[in-house]
Amino acid sequence: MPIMPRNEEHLSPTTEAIHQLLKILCHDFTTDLSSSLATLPAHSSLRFKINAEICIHSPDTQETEGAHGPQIHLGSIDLCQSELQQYLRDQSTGHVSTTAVSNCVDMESGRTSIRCEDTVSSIAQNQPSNVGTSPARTHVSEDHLHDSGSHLYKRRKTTGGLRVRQVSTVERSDNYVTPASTGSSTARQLQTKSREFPQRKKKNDEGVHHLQPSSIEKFVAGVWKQMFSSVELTPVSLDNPYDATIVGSGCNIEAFRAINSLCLRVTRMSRCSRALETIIQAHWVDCFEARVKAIGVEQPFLSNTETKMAALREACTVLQWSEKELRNKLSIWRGYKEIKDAGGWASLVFAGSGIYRFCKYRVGFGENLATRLERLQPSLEVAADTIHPEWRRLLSIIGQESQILYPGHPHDWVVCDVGKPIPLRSTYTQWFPDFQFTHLDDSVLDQVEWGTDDPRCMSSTRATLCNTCGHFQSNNFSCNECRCFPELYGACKTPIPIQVFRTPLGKNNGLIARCEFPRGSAIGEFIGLITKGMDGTDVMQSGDNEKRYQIYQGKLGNYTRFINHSCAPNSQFQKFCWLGSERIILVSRGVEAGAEITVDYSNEYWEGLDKECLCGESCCRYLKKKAQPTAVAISFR
Ligand SMILES: C[S@@+](CC[C@H](N)C(=O)[O-])C[C@H]1O[C@@H](n2cnc3c(N)ncnc32)[C@H](O)[C@@H]1O
Repeated sequence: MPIMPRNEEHLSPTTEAIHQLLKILCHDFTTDLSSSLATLPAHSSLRFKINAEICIHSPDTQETEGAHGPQIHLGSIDLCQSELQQYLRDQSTGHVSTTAVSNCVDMESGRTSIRCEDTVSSIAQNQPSNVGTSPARTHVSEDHLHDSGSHLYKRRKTTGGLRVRQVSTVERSDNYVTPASTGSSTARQLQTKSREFPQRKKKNDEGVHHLQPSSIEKFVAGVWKQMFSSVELTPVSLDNPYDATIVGSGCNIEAFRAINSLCLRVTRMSRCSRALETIIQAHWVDCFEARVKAIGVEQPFLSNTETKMAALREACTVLQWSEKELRNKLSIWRGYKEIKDAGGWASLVFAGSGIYRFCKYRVGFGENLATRLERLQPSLEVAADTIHPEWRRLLSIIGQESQILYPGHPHDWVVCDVGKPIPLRSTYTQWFPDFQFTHLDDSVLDQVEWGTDDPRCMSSTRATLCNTCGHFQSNNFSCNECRCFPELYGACKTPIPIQVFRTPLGKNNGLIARCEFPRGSAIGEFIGLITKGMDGTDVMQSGDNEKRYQIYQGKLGNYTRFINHSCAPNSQFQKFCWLGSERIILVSRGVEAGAEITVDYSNEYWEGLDKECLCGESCCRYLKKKAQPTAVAISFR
């Protein structure tokens, strides 16, 4: 919103102060910038940061001096384009290149712009910056900087935690790290895009008809969702009852915390009871059918219907329901049993609350459901055993407790479309007989190469303002205001819904999405050994000209190690800064549940690989290479 008052004569003191502040911000500092830049050598990653500082004003002088207060980061401009740098240098020497001007104006959506983060607009509106909302940025375009009388502040529309920039091919090639620029020619290097986040899809649904997921899809999605949630299946008691007296007249923070923790306990309790209820009811159907058979043997003169009615009557005397009521319930409980028979107990334990409606209306029930669940059963058990090892204990209530089949880490098992899951290590022993993979939650520093100097640290201080949204970052999620990638940083974490799977096309293992990853959401951080100087092996190359580093994942890291290439990928690697440390994030471009997650490894990677691409896309760029007997040639140190 424009906030420069037009009529300067009737300004309130507050508005006048704001007006002064804006005038300072409108100052044309291109001359200062140009001459400063002229003293520096050309560099591919220069950035002009605009900070403001609150100083303690001495009453004796007009100038500020003495103690310095906190700094506010107002924004920054990328000077990484060589044309822009040249243009500014030319300015300081009085030489103006018209091509450079047009280039630099064209670079970002038609304009090169300076970002003034929320801080500015918040000060201007005399209100605190948005906490907990999506970041909004005010952009001041370069041509407006030369025109201090114009309305300067245009708020860009934001669609979520991330804002995508249109990046020109010139900028993109600067951000890409090529083997030549790193001095290494043989390492096969994965690439990141440094600031080009995939934009969340705009919703424009008017008049558009979408196919809705079928009830089977919804049911299966609900099971996976619960599986990868923080659901607790050990019965919770309410020993520590809620102290209603602390609420007082209003809901202060303590009272609010108390009701939140009560709510959490009750929700956990009810989820656990819901799981128990469905498994007991499915088991009841098994027992009922066995009882019908037994009555048939005891009283062979009864018809089938009569034996069933006899068993129902026996049940009703204990349950204290009418026969009609029990028959109605029985039809739903039969649904639970069918799901259990096809998908195993895990599919029932982790079914969401939608299971009741699904079994009541039975839309999509039948062979399709049974085939689908039978194929999913082993994958569901891998997730249940590794993420919720306590789940099988629930079955002891109905005498069905069993041993954990898939112990260990969720990614120690490779799930298959047909057949049982196989141990991860066995999928590599043909190349590496003693293969072991160490699962890491955080990258580890190769101290032989780096000592204690983590090359990912972008400054000596742990910067706490997000480079992307400008909001405050903290590992303590009650203080964190940065809403970029909450799946990974500064929020409650739940397991990421992916599994390592056996690819059908000969690429060995790959990553399968168990739930949808909307465009722009994080799938994971690229975790591994932070090292340097590795050759002839797969590494992620990162850092800048001053500090190049590699992330090696061959035998240690996380699931991003298993992501395959596609010439039409559904995700990409992206740089992001968390608490002053550079991270590489796998960001979704829109991944559907059940799809293989893929990235584009880049030309640089494929140049170092004597192999044919098996992505199977019609636009495949690496098909013509010499085919190998097997697609897997992963080399490790
Ligand atoms: C980082 S690993 C990915 C996981 C790998 N599939 C595995 O089972 O360990 C990279 C290797 O996977 C294989 N790969 C990945 N994408 C491929 C593709 N589109 N076509 C053929 N092989 C591929 C290649 O052998 C490549 O060197």
